Amino acid sequence: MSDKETQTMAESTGGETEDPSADDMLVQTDVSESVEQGRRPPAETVIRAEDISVYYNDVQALDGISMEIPENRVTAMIGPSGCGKSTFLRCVNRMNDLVDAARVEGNLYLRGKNVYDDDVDPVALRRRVGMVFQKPNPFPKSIYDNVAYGLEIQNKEGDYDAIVEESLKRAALWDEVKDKLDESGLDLSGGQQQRLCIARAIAPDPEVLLMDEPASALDPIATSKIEDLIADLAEEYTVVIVTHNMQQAARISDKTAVFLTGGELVEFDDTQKIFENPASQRVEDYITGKFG
Ligand SMILES: Nc1ncnc2c1ncn2[C@@H]1O[C@H](COP(=O)(O)OP(=O)(O)OP(=O)(O)O)[C@@H](O)[C@H]1O
Repeated sequence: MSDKETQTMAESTGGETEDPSADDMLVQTDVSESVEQGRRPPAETVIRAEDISVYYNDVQALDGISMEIPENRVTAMIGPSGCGKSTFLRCVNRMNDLVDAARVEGNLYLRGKNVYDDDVDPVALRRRVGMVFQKPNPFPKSIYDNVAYGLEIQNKEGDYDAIVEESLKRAALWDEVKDKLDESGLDLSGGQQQRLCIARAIAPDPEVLLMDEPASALDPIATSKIEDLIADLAEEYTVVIVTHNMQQAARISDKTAVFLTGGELVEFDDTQKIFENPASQRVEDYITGKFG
């Protein structure tokens, strides 16, 4: 995908805010459903952020973020509106390069290679780091072409029919669309469109999947399908998800990063630990709804 198209997709994300307090009351009850925490052996680090700061002109959005994101796990980024969650996500695939006002300091390693090194091609990087946005944004093309698109522009070789089928299966959409692959992706429901966008993102077989509030525009049933899907996707990919919804973070993530105002990463730990026994009083206050 060209930078311009990537930017257009980025711009379609909108800026919805939600009342986090509504989620807070249920966080404590839902954390017990969290996925397999602590039961699997430690995972390799895929992404390592080292003292990442981001400024938009003179305004600092992230303040010295360091963290290690494990392979084949779901890592959630939570925190109040404007604390820099999306900005961090956009550091991983250098989408902030597309924002004139943005300046990134620090290092961010993908499998040991600093993605901000001069010899890294951001377009090639984005092949390895797929992204799904808040608002489903299928192209005005057929279902098949939406999924095949990422392969075509990357000149990927292979059996497109098989890759499209496999991607739609992995995105849990195949059964619903297999008989209408030539119909427009825009005619699908919102939840189906988002799964189509997930299929499109995974078709080129990225290593990392970034998801910026992928379910916030969807109804509860569609949201639940996406949540189930995210857990499955983590078997193949390293998933990093921004969410306003603390229950969702508690349900689907292995690791949680809590950002607070000023672009500070206050705590990063196993999700269960964050929700049941956070080390920081500020994190406890946030997740119990004392502020947000
Ligand atoms: N393109 C931009 N130009 C200028 N400032 C920006 C830009 N994008 C984000 N910011 C600012 O950077 C800060 C962090 O924004 P960011 O979108 O990363 O936060 P967030 O935690 O993801 O917020 P939300 O939960 O509301 O999506 C905010 O103060 C925001 O206004």
